[in-house]
Amino acid sequence: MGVEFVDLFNQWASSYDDTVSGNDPEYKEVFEGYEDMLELLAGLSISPVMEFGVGTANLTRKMIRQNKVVIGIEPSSEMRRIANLKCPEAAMYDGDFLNYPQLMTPIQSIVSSFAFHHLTTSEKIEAIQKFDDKLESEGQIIFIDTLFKDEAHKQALIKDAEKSGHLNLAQDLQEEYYGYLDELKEMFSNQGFEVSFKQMNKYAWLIQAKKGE
Ligand SMILES: C[S@@+](CC[C@H](N)C(=O)[O-])C[C@H]1O[C@@H](n2cnc3c(N)ncnc32)[C@H](O)[C@@H]1O
Repeated sequence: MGVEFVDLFNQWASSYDDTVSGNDPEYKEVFEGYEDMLELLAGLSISPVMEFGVGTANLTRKMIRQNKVVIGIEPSSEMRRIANLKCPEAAMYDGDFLNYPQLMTPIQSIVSSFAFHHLTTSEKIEAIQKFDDKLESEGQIIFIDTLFKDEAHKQALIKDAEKSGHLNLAQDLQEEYYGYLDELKEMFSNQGFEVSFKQMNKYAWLIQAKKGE
């Protein structure tokens, strides 16, 4: 469930860090300011943190350097292998947004970068319900991900990508489950979270959802 992209991530793992550092022209704008965005997210997180879709542990490492306890969840074995090499201090587990080991650690922050869009709408709703159960009172969900302001914005971004010859990106924007701002706002609000959004680059947004007392 929600892990249909894992084969792709196993293959992408060895060159993933090249892509996020801007070396892939198709995805340069998607990852524009990547390190700064992750640094901001890391700084907002409160320990102990649970991180989903850790990839090659770029965000994980930043939180560990801030002396935070991080429990990482990642479904791709190749991504996990690299993450363990780059960040042996974090506890990494096989799992995904919906299925993961139930640990006793009280979680203050649930974080994720560039991964929540792998879930369909109903899976996102289910994941948010589970996060609510998992988080301590006043805990926070803090995500960075591509999202669309609305349908017109989605179509404009797809057209833009096509015009630039970025056909893989255009296909991703069409086929992956990037959320719409209002839809995500409703999902978090319905679960009782106070949510805010901040645009970080042409594609990526910071999503902060705070649980009540
Ligand atoms: C674009 S990468 C982002 C990696 C890292 N968080 C970063 O910011 O560079 C997406 C990651 O999400 C993982 N992923 C895919 N489906 C997932 C799911 N259903 N639950 C959790 N993680 C998932 C992938 O294996 C991959 O490591």
